[in-house]
Amino acid sequence: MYSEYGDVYMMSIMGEDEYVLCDPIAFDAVLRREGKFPIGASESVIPFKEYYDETNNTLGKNSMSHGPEWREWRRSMEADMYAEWEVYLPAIADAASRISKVAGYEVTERVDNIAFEDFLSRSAFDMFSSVMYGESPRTTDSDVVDPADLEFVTSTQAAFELTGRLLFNPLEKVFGGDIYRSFKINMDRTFAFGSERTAKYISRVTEEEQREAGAKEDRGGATGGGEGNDAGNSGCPVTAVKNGLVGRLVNRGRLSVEDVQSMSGPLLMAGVDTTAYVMSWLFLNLASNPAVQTRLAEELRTVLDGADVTTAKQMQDLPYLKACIRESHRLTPTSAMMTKTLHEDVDVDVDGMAYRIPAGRRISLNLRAYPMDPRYVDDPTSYVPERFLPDAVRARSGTMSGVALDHPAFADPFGRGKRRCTGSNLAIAEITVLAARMVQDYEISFADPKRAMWRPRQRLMLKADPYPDIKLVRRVSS
Ligand code: HEM
Repeated sequence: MYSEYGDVYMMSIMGEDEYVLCDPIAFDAVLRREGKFPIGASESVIPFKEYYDETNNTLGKNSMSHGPEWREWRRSMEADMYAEWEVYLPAIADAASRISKVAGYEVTERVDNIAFEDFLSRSAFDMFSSVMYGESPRTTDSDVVDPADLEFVTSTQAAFELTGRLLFNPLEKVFGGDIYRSFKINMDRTFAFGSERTAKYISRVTEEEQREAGAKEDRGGATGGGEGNDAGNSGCPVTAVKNGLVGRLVNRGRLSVEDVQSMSGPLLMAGVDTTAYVMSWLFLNLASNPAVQTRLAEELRTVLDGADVTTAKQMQDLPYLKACIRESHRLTPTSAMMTKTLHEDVDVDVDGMAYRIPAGRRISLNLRAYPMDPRYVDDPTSYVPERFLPDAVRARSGTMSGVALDHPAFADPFGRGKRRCTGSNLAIAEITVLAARMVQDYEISFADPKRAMWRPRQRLMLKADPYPDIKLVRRVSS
Protein backbone atom coordinates (compact mmCIF):
# COMPACT_ATOMS: atom_id res chain seq x y z
CA MET A 1 0.00 0.00 0.00
CA TYR A 2 2.82 2.38 0.94
CA SER A 3 4.64 1.95 -2.39
CA GLU A 4 1.36 2.49 -4.24
CA TYR A 5 -0.27 5.28 -2.22
CA GLY A 6 2.55 6.99 -0.33
CA ASP A 7 2.81 8.31 3.19
CA VAL A 8 -0.87 8.40 4.08
CA TYR A 9 -3.84 6.31 2.94
CA MET A 10 -7.07 4.82 4.20
CA MET A 11 -7.94 1.17 4.39
CA SER A 12 -10.67 -0.97 5.82
CA ILE A 13 -9.59 -3.47 8.44
CA MET A 14 -12.13 -5.64 10.24
CA GLY A 15 -14.96 -3.69 8.65
CA GLU A 16 -13.79 -0.31 9.92
CA ASP A 17 -12.12 2.43 7.86
CA GLU A 18 -8.86 3.61 9.31
CA TYR A 19 -6.13 6.06 8.44
CA VAL A 20 -2.66 4.68 7.95
CA LEU A 21 0.38 6.92 8.32
CA CYS A 22 3.89 5.83 7.35
CA ASP A 23 5.89 8.75 8.74
CA PRO A 24 6.56 8.19 12.47
CA ILE A 25 7.07 11.93 13.03
CA ALA A 26 3.56 12.64 11.73
CA PHE A 27 2.30 9.87 14.01
CA ASP A 28 3.94 11.63 16.99
CA ALA A 29 1.26 14.35 16.59
CA VAL A 30 -1.36 11.66 17.22
CA LEU A 31 0.45 10.36 20.27
CA ARG A 32 0.70 13.85 21.76
CA ARG A 33 -3.09 14.12 21.68
CA GLU A 34 -3.92 10.82 23.36
CA GLY A 35 -5.07 12.63 26.52
CA LYS A 36 -5.37 11.59 30.14
CA PHE A 37 -7.35 8.41 29.53
CA PRO A 38 -6.21 7.11 26.14
CA ILE A 39 -8.04 4.41 24.25
CA GLY A 40 -5.95 1.20 24.31
CA ALA A 41 -5.15 -0.88 21.27
CA SER A 42 -6.48 -3.88 23.21
CA GLU A 43 -9.95 -2.32 23.14
CA SER A 44 -10.34 -3.22 19.49
CA VAL A 45 -9.89 -6.91 20.35
CA ILE A 46 -13.67 -7.23 20.53
CA PRO A 47 -13.82 -10.96 21.39
CA PHE A 48 -11.93 -10.28 24.67
CA LYS A 49 -14.12 -7.31 25.48
CA GLU A 50 -17.29 -9.33 24.94
CA TYR A 51 -15.89 -12.24 26.93
CA TYR A 52 -15.21 -10.00 29.93
CA ASP A 53 -18.73 -8.59 29.68
CA GLU A 54 -20.32 -12.02 29.48
CA THR A 55 -18.33 -13.41 32.41
CA ASN A 56 -18.70 -10.21 34.40
CA ASN A 57 -14.95 -9.92 34.93
CA THR A 58 -14.73 -6.41 36.39
CA LEU A 59 -10.94 -6.05 36.27
CA GLY A 60 -10.91 -7.43 32.71
CA LYS A 61 -13.53 -4.85 31.75
CA ASN A 62 -11.54 -2.08 33.46
CA SER A 63 -8.42 -3.08 31.54
CA MET A 64 -10.31 -2.61 28.29
CA SER A 65 -11.86 0.73 29.11
CA HIS A 66 -10.47 4.24 29.04
CA GLY A 67 -11.60 6.11 32.13
CA PRO A 68 -10.49 6.43 35.76
CA GLU A 69 -11.24 2.72 36.30
CA TRP A 70 -8.62 1.82 33.64
CA ARG A 71 -6.05 4.07 35.32
CA GLU A 72 -6.75 2.54 38.72
CA TRP A 73 -6.42 -0.98 37.24
CA ARG A 74 -3.14 -0.06 35.58
CA ARG A 75 -1.71 1.63 38.68
CA SER A 76 -2.57 -1.38 40.80
CA MET A 77 0.06 -3.45 39.03
CA GLU A 78 2.35 -1.10 37.11
CA ALA A 79 5.03 -0.68 39.79
CA ASP A 80 5.43 -4.43 40.15
CA MET A 81 5.45 -5.10 36.43
CA TYR A 82 8.03 -2.40 35.74
CA ALA A 83 10.12 -3.48 38.73
CA GLU A 84 13.91 -3.29 38.59
CA TRP A 85 15.33 -5.81 36.14
CA GLU A 86 17.18 -7.63 38.90
CA VAL A 87 13.90 -8.49 40.67
CA TYR A 88 12.83 -11.04 38.08
CA LEU A 89 15.98 -11.81 36.10
CA PRO A 90 17.25 -14.62 38.39
CA ALA A 91 13.91 -16.46 38.24
CA ILE A 92 13.74 -16.05 34.46
CA ALA A 93 17.35 -17.20 34.11
CA ASP A 94 16.68 -20.28 36.22
CA ALA A 95 13.65 -21.18 34.07
CA ALA A 96 15.62 -20.53 30.86
CA SER A 97 18.48 -22.70 32.03
CA ARG A 98 16.10 -25.61 32.71
CA ILE A 99 14.45 -25.06 29.33
CA SER A 100 17.75 -25.11 27.48
CA LYS A 101 18.94 -28.22 29.32
CA VAL A 102 16.13 -30.29 27.81
CA ALA A 103 15.67 -28.39 24.53
CA GLY A 104 17.94 -30.57 22.37
CA TYR A 105 16.31 -33.77 23.58
CA GLU A 106 12.72 -32.51 23.42
CA VAL A 107 12.91 -30.73 20.07
CA THR A 108 15.39 -32.82 18.11
CA GLU A 109 16.37 -36.15 19.67
CA ARG A 110 13.12 -37.58 21.05
CA VAL A 111 11.12 -39.74 18.64
CA ASP A 112 7.91 -38.09 19.70
CA ASN A 113 9.49 -34.65 19.59
CA ILE A 114 7.86 -31.30 20.39
CA ALA A 115 7.54 -28.88 17.45
CA PHE A 116 9.85 -25.94 18.12
CA GLU A 117 6.96 -23.46 17.88
CA ASP A 118 5.11 -25.33 20.67
CA PHE A 119 8.33 -25.64 22.63
CA LEU A 120 8.57 -21.84 22.56
CA SER A 121 5.00 -21.45 23.85
CA ARG A 122 5.86 -23.78 26.72
CA SER A 123 9.11 -21.86 27.29
CA ALA A 124 7.24 -18.57 27.47
CA PHE A 125 4.80 -20.14 29.93
CA ASP A 126 7.63 -21.53 32.09
CA MET A 127 9.43 -18.19 32.21
CA PHE A 128 6.32 -16.11 32.82
CA SER A 129 5.12 -18.52 35.52
CA SER A 130 8.52 -18.15 37.19
CA VAL A 131 7.90 -14.42 37.24
CA MET A 132 4.36 -14.87 38.57
CA TYR A 133 5.03 -17.60 41.15
CA GLY A 134 8.78 -17.64 41.70
CA GLU A 135 9.27 -21.10 40.19
CA SER A 136 9.04 -22.78 36.80
CA PRO A 137 6.35 -25.41 36.12
CA ARG A 138 8.81 -27.04 33.66
CA THR A 139 6.31 -27.73 30.90
CA THR A 140 9.25 -27.96 28.49
CA ASP A 141 10.44 -31.13 30.23
CA SER A 142 8.25 -34.07 29.17
CA ASP A 143 9.50 -36.21 32.06
CA VAL A 144 8.10 -33.94 34.76
CA VAL A 145 5.36 -31.87 33.09
CA ASP A 146 2.03 -31.64 34.94
CA PRO A 147 -0.77 -32.41 32.41
CA ALA A 148 -2.83 -29.53 33.86
CA ASP A 149 -0.05 -27.07 33.00
CA LEU A 150 0.19 -28.47 29.52
CA GLU A 151 -3.55 -28.12 29.09
CA PHE A 152 -3.19 -24.48 30.06
CA VAL A 153 -0.53 -23.91 27.40
CA THR A 154 -2.66 -25.56 24.72
CA SER A 155 -5.79 -23.69 25.80
CA THR A 156 -4.13 -20.25 25.70
CA GLN A 157 -2.52 -21.05 22.39
CA ALA A 158 -5.93 -22.05 21.03
CA ALA A 159 -7.73 -19.06 22.57
CA PHE A 160 -5.10 -16.71 21.13
CA GLU A 161 -5.36 -18.26 17.67
CA LEU A 162 -9.18 -18.32 17.74
CA THR A 163 -9.38 -14.69 18.88
CA GLY A 164 -7.55 -13.74 15.71
CA ARG A 165 -9.98 -15.76 13.63
CA LEU A 166 -13.02 -14.28 15.37
CA LEU A 167 -11.74 -10.77 14.77
CA PHE A 168 -11.87 -11.37 11.06
CA ASN A 169 -15.13 -13.41 11.19
CA PRO A 170 -17.37 -11.49 13.64
CA LEU A 171 -20.47 -13.32 12.35
CA GLU A 172 -19.12 -16.52 13.92
CA LYS A 173 -20.32 -15.25 17.28
CA VAL A 174 -23.69 -14.06 15.99
CA PHE A 175 -24.43 -17.52 14.59
CA GLY A 176 -22.73 -19.35 17.49
CA GLY A 177 -20.32 -21.14 15.12
CA ASP A 178 -17.62 -23.65 16.06
CA ILE A 179 -14.85 -21.05 16.23
CA TYR A 180 -16.79 -19.04 18.80
CA ARG A 181 -17.72 -22.11 20.86
CA SER A 182 -14.15 -23.30 20.90
CA PHE A 183 -12.86 -19.80 21.75
CA LYS A 184 -15.21 -19.69 24.75
CA ILE A 185 -14.17 -23.14 26.01
CA ASN A 186 -10.48 -22.28 25.78
CA MET A 187 -10.90 -18.87 27.40
CA ASP A 188 -12.86 -20.46 30.28
CA ARG A 189 -10.10 -23.02 30.79
CA THR A 190 -7.35 -20.40 30.68
CA PHE A 191 -9.03 -18.14 33.19
CA ALA A 192 -10.05 -20.94 35.55
CA PHE A 193 -6.47 -22.23 35.46
CA GLY A 194 -4.96 -18.79 36.24
CA SER A 195 -7.31 -18.25 39.14
CA GLU A 196 -6.84 -21.74 40.56
CA ARG A 197 -3.02 -21.66 40.26
CA THR A 198 -2.86 -18.32 42.00
CA ALA A 199 -5.19 -19.47 44.81
CA LYS A 200 -3.09 -22.60 45.34
CA TYR A 201 0.10 -20.58 45.37
CA ILE A 202 -1.21 -18.09 47.89
CA SER A 203 -2.55 -20.79 50.22
CA ARG A 204 0.72 -22.76 49.98
CA VAL A 205 2.90 -19.82 50.97
CA THR A 206 0.45 -18.74 53.65
CA GLU A 207 0.66 -22.20 55.21
CA GLU A 208 4.44 -22.05 55.00
CA GLU A 209 4.44 -18.74 56.81
CA GLN A 210 2.14 -20.04 59.52
CA ARG A 211 4.40 -23.07 60.00
CA GLU A 212 7.46 -20.82 60.22
CA ALA A 213 5.69 -18.52 62.70
CA GLY A 214 4.63 -21.56 64.77
CA ALA A 215 8.19 -22.87 64.83
CA LYS A 216 9.45 -19.46 65.97
CA GLU A 217 6.88 -19.37 68.75
CA ASP A 218 7.94 -22.83 69.90
CA ARG A 219 11.49 -21.53 70.12
CA GLY A 220 10.14 -18.62 72.18
CA GLY A 221 11.21 -16.13 69.52
CA ALA A 222 7.83 -15.09 68.11
CA THR A 223 7.37 -11.35 67.96
CA GLY A 224 3.82 -11.36 66.58
CA GLY A 225 2.08 -8.86 64.31
CA GLY A 226 4.17 -9.81 61.26
CA GLU A 227 7.20 -7.97 62.62
CA GLY A 228 10.43 -8.72 60.84
CA ASN A 229 8.54 -9.85 57.74
CA ASP A 230 9.98 -7.99 54.77
CA ALA A 231 6.76 -8.57 52.84
CA GLY A 232 5.39 -5.44 54.50
CA ASN A 233 2.50 -4.62 56.80
CA SER A 234 -0.21 -3.76 54.33
CA GLY A 235 -2.88 -5.39 56.43
CA CYS A 236 -3.11 -7.98 53.71
CA PRO A 237 -3.57 -11.54 54.99
CA VAL A 238 -0.95 -13.01 52.68
CA THR A 239 2.11 -11.39 54.14
CA ALA A 240 4.27 -14.38 53.34
CA VAL A 241 3.98 -14.15 49.56
CA LYS A 242 7.35 -12.60 48.96
CA ASN A 243 8.36 -14.20 45.72
CA GLY A 244 7.01 -13.48 42.34
CA LEU A 245 4.71 -10.97 40.76
CA VAL A 246 1.62 -12.47 42.43
CA GLY A 247 3.15 -12.00 45.86
CA ARG A 248 4.23 -8.45 45.11
CA LEU A 249 0.78 -7.54 43.81
CA VAL A 250 -0.95 -8.97 46.87
CA ASN A 251 1.48 -7.43 49.32
CA ARG A 252 1.25 -3.96 47.79
CA GLY A 253 -2.30 -3.97 49.13
CA ARG A 254 -4.06 -2.25 46.20
CA LEU A 255 -5.67 -5.52 45.12
CA SER A 256 -7.42 -8.22 47.12
CA VAL A 257 -6.42 -11.86 46.81
CA GLU A 258 -9.59 -12.42 44.73
CA ASP A 259 -8.63 -9.51 42.44
CA VAL A 260 -5.19 -10.99 41.85
CA GLN A 261 -6.81 -14.35 41.18
CA SER A 262 -9.13 -12.90 38.58
CA MET A 263 -6.25 -11.01 36.93
CA SER A 264 -3.99 -14.04 36.65
CA GLY A 265 -5.71 -15.62 33.64
CA PRO A 266 -5.72 -12.36 31.64
CA LEU A 267 -2.07 -11.71 32.54
CA LEU A 268 -0.99 -15.19 31.52
CA MET A 269 -3.00 -14.74 28.34
CA ALA A 270 -1.37 -11.34 27.63
CA GLY A 271 2.11 -12.50 28.52
CA VAL A 272 2.66 -16.00 27.15
CA ASP A 273 1.87 -16.33 23.47
CA THR A 274 2.77 -12.71 22.69
CA THR A 275 6.29 -13.45 23.91
CA ALA A 276 6.34 -16.84 22.17
CA TYR A 277 5.45 -15.24 18.81
CA VAL A 278 8.25 -12.68 19.09
CA MET A 279 10.74 -15.41 20.05
CA SER A 280 9.56 -17.63 17.21
CA TRP A 281 10.50 -14.94 14.66
CA LEU A 282 13.83 -14.28 16.36
CA PHE A 283 14.84 -17.96 16.28
CA LEU A 284 13.62 -18.25 12.70
CA ASN A 285 15.85 -15.35 11.68
CA LEU A 286 18.80 -16.87 13.56
CA ALA A 287 18.24 -20.27 11.93
CA SER A 288 18.09 -18.59 8.50
CA ASN A 289 21.36 -16.72 9.09
CA PRO A 290 24.13 -19.01 10.43
CA ALA A 291 26.80 -16.29 10.14
CA VAL A 292 24.77 -14.01 12.41
CA GLN A 293 24.35 -16.86 14.85
CA THR A 294 28.09 -17.52 14.91
CA ARG A 295 28.81 -13.88 15.64
CA LEU A 296 26.19 -13.85 18.36
CA ALA A 297 27.58 -17.03 19.94
CA GLU A 298 31.01 -15.37 19.97
CA GLU A 299 29.68 -12.27 21.75
CA LEU A 300 27.90 -14.45 24.32
CA ARG A 301 31.02 -16.53 24.90
CA THR A 302 33.19 -13.44 25.39
CA VAL A 303 30.80 -11.62 27.71
CA LEU A 304 29.11 -14.46 29.60
CA ASP A 305 31.55 -17.32 29.31
CA GLY A 306 28.76 -19.86 29.73
CA ALA A 307 26.86 -17.98 32.45
CA ASP A 308 23.17 -17.06 32.44
CA VAL A 309 22.02 -13.47 32.08
CA THR A 310 20.97 -12.47 35.60
CA THR A 311 21.80 -8.75 35.77
CA ALA A 312 20.85 -5.58 33.91
CA LYS A 313 24.55 -4.90 33.37
CA GLN A 314 24.95 -8.18 31.44
CA MET A 315 21.97 -7.24 29.28
CA GLN A 316 23.62 -3.91 28.46
CA ASP A 317 26.91 -5.61 27.65
CA LEU A 318 25.36 -7.64 24.82
CA PRO A 319 24.92 -5.11 21.99
CA TYR A 320 24.89 -7.74 19.26
CA LEU A 321 22.13 -9.75 20.94
CA LYS A 322 20.17 -6.54 21.37
CA ALA A 323 20.72 -5.77 17.68
CA CYS A 324 19.54 -9.28 16.68
CA ILE A 325 16.29 -8.76 18.61
CA ARG A 326 15.84 -5.25 17.20
CA GLU A 327 16.49 -6.40 13.61
CA SER A 328 14.06 -9.28 14.03
CA HIS A 329 11.35 -6.78 14.96
CA ARG A 330 12.19 -4.61 11.92
CA LEU A 331 12.14 -7.46 9.41
CA THR A 332 9.47 -9.67 10.95
CA PRO A 333 7.29 -7.67 13.37
CA THR A 334 4.47 -9.55 15.10
CA SER A 335 2.16 -6.75 14.08
CA ALA A 336 2.54 -4.57 10.99
CA MET A 337 0.73 -1.62 12.61
CA MET A 338 0.81 0.46 15.76
CA THR A 339 -2.73 1.68 16.37
CA LYS A 340 -4.31 4.60 18.23
CA THR A 341 -7.84 5.95 18.48
CA LEU A 342 -8.33 9.49 19.81
CA HIS A 343 -11.14 11.13 21.77
CA GLU A 344 -10.85 14.28 19.68
CA ASP A 345 -10.20 15.32 16.06
CA VAL A 346 -6.53 15.62 15.22
CA ASP A 347 -4.77 17.47 12.39
CA VAL A 348 -1.82 15.65 10.94
CA ASP A 349 0.70 17.18 8.52
CA VAL A 350 2.16 14.90 5.90
CA ASP A 351 4.36 16.35 3.14
CA GLY A 352 2.86 19.83 3.57
CA MET A 353 -0.73 18.50 3.35
CA ALA A 354 -3.02 18.71 6.39
CA TYR A 355 -5.33 15.80 7.18
CA ARG A 356 -8.06 16.05 9.77
CA ILE A 357 -8.67 12.70 11.40
CA PRO A 358 -12.00 12.58 13.21
CA ALA A 359 -12.38 11.47 16.82
CA GLY A 360 -13.06 7.77 17.21
CA ARG A 361 -11.44 6.81 13.88
CA ARG A 362 -8.54 4.37 14.12
CA ILE A 363 -5.14 5.76 13.07
CA SER A 364 -2.26 3.38 12.50
CA LEU A 365 1.44 3.75 11.90
CA ASN A 366 2.67 1.30 9.27
CA LEU A 367 5.70 -0.40 10.86
CA ARG A 368 6.74 -2.04 7.58
CA ALA A 369 6.84 1.11 5.39
CA TYR A 370 9.89 3.24 6.23
CA PRO A 371 11.86 0.41 7.89
CA MET A 372 11.58 -1.63 4.67
CA ASP A 373 12.04 1.25 2.21
CA PRO A 374 15.23 0.77 0.11
CA ARG A 375 15.57 4.58 -0.18
CA TYR A 376 16.33 4.69 3.54
CA VAL A 377 17.52 1.19 4.42
CA ASP A 378 20.25 -0.80 2.64
CA ASP A 379 19.25 -4.29 1.64
CA PRO A 380 15.98 -4.04 3.61
CA THR A 381 14.79 -7.61 3.01
CA SER A 382 17.91 -9.15 4.60
CA TYR A 383 18.44 -9.85 8.30
CA VAL A 384 21.40 -7.62 9.20
CA PRO A 385 21.68 -6.96 12.96
CA GLU A 386 24.88 -4.94 12.33
CA ARG A 387 22.70 -2.02 11.27
CA PHE A 388 21.63 -1.65 14.90
CA LEU A 389 25.08 -1.62 16.48
CA PRO A 390 25.80 1.69 18.28
CA ASP A 391 28.31 3.01 15.67
CA ALA A 392 25.88 2.44 12.80
CA VAL A 393 23.07 4.14 14.72
CA ARG A 394 25.32 7.14 15.51
CA ALA A 395 26.48 7.46 11.90
CA ARG A 396 22.94 7.87 10.52
CA SER A 397 21.62 10.15 13.25
CA GLY A 398 19.76 13.16 11.78
CA THR A 399 19.20 11.49 8.37
CA MET A 400 16.08 9.89 6.89
CA SER A 401 17.71 6.51 7.46
CA GLY A 402 17.95 7.44 11.12
CA VAL A 403 14.20 8.16 11.16
CA ALA A 404 13.35 4.96 9.29
CA LEU A 405 15.41 2.74 11.55
CA ASP A 406 15.76 4.46 14.91
CA HIS A 407 12.60 6.43 15.55
CA PRO A 408 11.24 5.20 18.94
CA ALA A 409 8.01 4.10 17.23
CA PHE A 410 9.99 1.38 15.44
CA ALA A 411 12.12 0.30 18.39
CA ASP A 412 9.99 -2.53 19.78
CA PRO A 413 6.55 -4.19 19.52
CA PHE A 414 5.01 -2.83 22.73
CA GLY A 415 3.21 0.33 21.59
CA ARG A 416 3.88 3.85 22.90
CA GLY A 417 2.39 6.37 25.25
CA LYS A 418 0.29 5.84 28.36
CA ARG A 419 -1.10 2.49 27.15
CA ARG A 420 2.31 1.02 26.35
CA CYS A 421 2.43 -2.67 27.25
CA THR A 422 2.88 -3.06 30.99
CA GLY A 423 4.72 -6.35 30.48
CA SER A 424 7.34 -4.93 28.10
CA ASN A 425 10.27 -5.16 30.55
CA LEU A 426 9.36 -8.71 31.50
CA ALA A 427 9.03 -9.75 27.87
CA ILE A 428 12.37 -8.15 26.92
CA ALA A 429 14.02 -9.92 29.85
CA GLU A 430 12.53 -13.30 28.90
CA ILE A 431 13.50 -12.99 25.24
CA THR A 432 17.04 -11.81 26.04
CA VAL A 433 17.71 -14.43 28.71
CA LEU A 434 16.36 -17.38 26.71
CA ALA A 435 18.09 -16.36 23.47
CA ALA A 436 21.39 -15.92 25.33
CA ARG A 437 21.07 -19.36 26.93
CA MET A 438 19.93 -21.22 23.82
CA VAL A 439 22.53 -19.75 21.47
CA GLN A 440 25.28 -20.50 23.98
CA ASP A 441 24.10 -24.10 24.17
CA TYR A 442 22.96 -24.92 20.62
CA GLU A 443 23.45 -24.35 16.94
CA ILE A 444 19.95 -23.64 15.73
CA SER A 445 19.19 -24.67 12.14
CA PHE A 446 16.43 -26.04 9.92
CA ALA A 447 15.84 -29.79 10.09
CA ASP A 448 15.29 -29.80 6.33
CA PRO A 449 16.56 -26.56 4.75
CA LYS A 450 14.92 -27.37 1.39
CA ARG A 451 11.49 -27.46 2.97
CA ALA A 452 11.98 -24.43 5.19
CA MET A 453 9.48 -22.12 3.56
CA TRP A 454 6.85 -20.02 5.26
CA ARG A 455 4.68 -16.96 4.85
CA PRO A 456 3.60 -14.45 7.47
CA ARG A 457 -0.02 -15.17 8.41
CA GLN A 458 -2.24 -12.69 10.25
CA ARG A 459 -3.98 -13.98 13.35
CA LEU A 460 -4.11 -11.92 16.53
CA MET A 461 -0.44 -11.41 15.68
CA LEU A 462 1.64 -12.26 12.63
CA LYS A 463 3.12 -15.74 12.65
CA ALA A 464 5.22 -17.80 10.28
CA ASP A 465 3.05 -20.38 8.56
CA PRO A 466 3.93 -23.19 8.42
CA TYR A 467 6.63 -22.89 11.09
CA PRO A 468 9.59 -24.93 9.80
CA ASP A 469 11.06 -27.87 11.72
CA ILE A 470 14.04 -26.76 13.76
CA LYS A 471 17.12 -28.78 14.63
CA LEU A 472 19.10 -28.10 17.82
CA VAL A 473 22.67 -29.40 17.95
CA ARG A 474 24.79 -28.87 21.06
CA ARG A 475 27.68 -26.48 20.56
CA VAL A 476 31.00 -28.19 20.97
CA SER A 477 32.30 -25.50 23.31
CA SER A 478 29.35 -25.66 25.75
C1 HEM B 1 6.74 -9.78 23.36
C2 HEM B 1 5.63 -9.87 24.05
C3 HEM B 1 4.57 -8.80 24.08
C4 HEM B 1 4.12 -7.98 23.08
C5 HEM B 1 4.58 -7.94 21.64
C6 HEM B 1 3.09 -7.13 23.66
C7 HEM B 1 2.42 -6.13 22.96
C8 HEM B 1 1.49 -5.29 23.51
C9 HEM B 1 0.82 -4.22 22.82
C10 HEM B 1 1.10 -3.81 21.38
C11 HEM B 1 -0.05 -3.65 23.67
C12 HEM B 1 -1.01 -2.49 23.36
C13 HEM B 1 -0.37 -1.14 23.62
C14 HEM B 1 -1.30 0.02 23.27
O1 HEM B 1 -2.49 0.01 23.62
O2 HEM B 1 -0.82 0.96 22.62
C15 HEM B 1 0.03 -4.37 24.93
C16 HEM B 1 -0.71 -4.10 26.04
C17 HEM B 1 -0.65 -4.83 27.20
N1 HEM B 1 0.23 -5.86 27.49
FE1 HEM B 1 1.65 -6.61 26.28
N2 HEM B 1 2.93 -7.47 24.96
C18 HEM B 1 3.83 -8.48 25.28
C19 HEM B 1 4.02 -9.08 26.49
C20 HEM B 1 3.28 -8.82 27.61
C21 HEM B 1 3.52 -9.43 28.90
C22 HEM B 1 4.66 -10.39 29.27
C23 HEM B 1 2.55 -8.95 29.72
C24 HEM B 1 2.45 -9.29 31.17
C25 HEM B 1 1.50 -9.70 31.76
C26 HEM B 1 1.71 -8.03 28.96
C27 HEM B 1 0.61 -7.33 29.44
C28 HEM B 1 -0.03 -6.32 28.76
C29 HEM B 1 -1.14 -5.56 29.32
C30 HEM B 1 -1.74 -5.77 30.69
C31 HEM B 1 -1.51 -4.62 28.35
C32 HEM B 1 -2.63 -3.58 28.44
C33 HEM B 1 -2.05 -2.22 28.84
C34 HEM B 1 -3.11 -1.11 28.84
O3 HEM B 1 -4.06 -1.19 28.06
O4 HEM B 1 -2.95 -0.15 29.61
N3 HEM B 1 2.19 -7.98 27.68
N4 HEM B 1 1.00 -5.35 24.81
